[in-house]
Amino acid sequence: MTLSDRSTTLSATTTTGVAVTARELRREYGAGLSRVVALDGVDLDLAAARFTAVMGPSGSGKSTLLHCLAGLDRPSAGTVRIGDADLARLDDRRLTRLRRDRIGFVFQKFNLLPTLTAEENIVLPLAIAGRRPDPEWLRQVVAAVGLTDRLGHRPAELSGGQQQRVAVARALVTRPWVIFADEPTGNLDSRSGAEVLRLLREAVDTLGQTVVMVTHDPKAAAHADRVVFLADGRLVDELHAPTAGQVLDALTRLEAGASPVGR
Ligand SMILES: Nc1ncnc2c1ncn2[C@@H]1O[C@H](COP(=O)(O)OP(=O)(O)OP(=O)(O)O)[C@@H](O)[C@H]1O
Repeated sequence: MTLSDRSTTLSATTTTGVAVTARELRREYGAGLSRVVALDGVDLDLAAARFTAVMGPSGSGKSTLLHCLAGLDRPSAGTVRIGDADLARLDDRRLTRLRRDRIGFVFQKFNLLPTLTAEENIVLPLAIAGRRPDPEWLRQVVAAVGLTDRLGHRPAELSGGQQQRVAVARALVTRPWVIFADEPTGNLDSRSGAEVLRLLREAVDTLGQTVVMVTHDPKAAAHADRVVFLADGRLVDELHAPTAGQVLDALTRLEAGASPVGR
């Protein structure tokens, strides 16, 4: 069972084909001597219905970028647009509603509620929004992530890979404009990780889902259509449809402090 029999295409406003836009994005933490510039003027357009990976050395600003793009953190300066929403113009209540209704999240640590069953976790975003699940869509999502016979289990009764598949189903169930994934395979063995990446890839290919993923793993990034590289809070390189080897080469150059060459 796949998601491919679903004809609806998901995305933010796509007349431009762009789902998320960042302009002159800055995020500073602290002040004075302890000031850290985590993002130092990032301009980025993320295409709708594409899978984008964000990579870079430790501390380069990947998580900060993801959090600012997803409305989990407010930038110090600059703008983020998701579809036709300018996040800076939304007060906290509207921003919370946009995150709840329009954005799906997958985190490294799964972030499932331990007292709820797999099914209750999957439909939680809808329940919070006071929306009823579309039974047919729910059935397809659950089947696609391979959890049909695990719906009554609580997270502690599921493997890490199964828990992350619950989290992917929870992200898909609202048909969000964008799914943001922060190290979604970071806590998984390679087989479970590959399964989660396959699911995200399938959501992009068959639903037109937009996915943005932070990862340290070149093999994970090679599932993406585009990989953007950060160093010291700036975008410094990118690859399209890369192999894991090309991603590793680019990352190695960055970690060695070299500028990109050869493409
Ligand atoms: N809440 C915070 N307060 C102060 N500094 C912060 C805070 N969050 C992040 N930073 C700093 O901002 C910079 C970017 O951090 P960020 O977590 O975005 O990097 P990253 O590329 O995701 O790192 P990693 O790969 O190690 O997870 C780092 O120097 C970090 O120490």
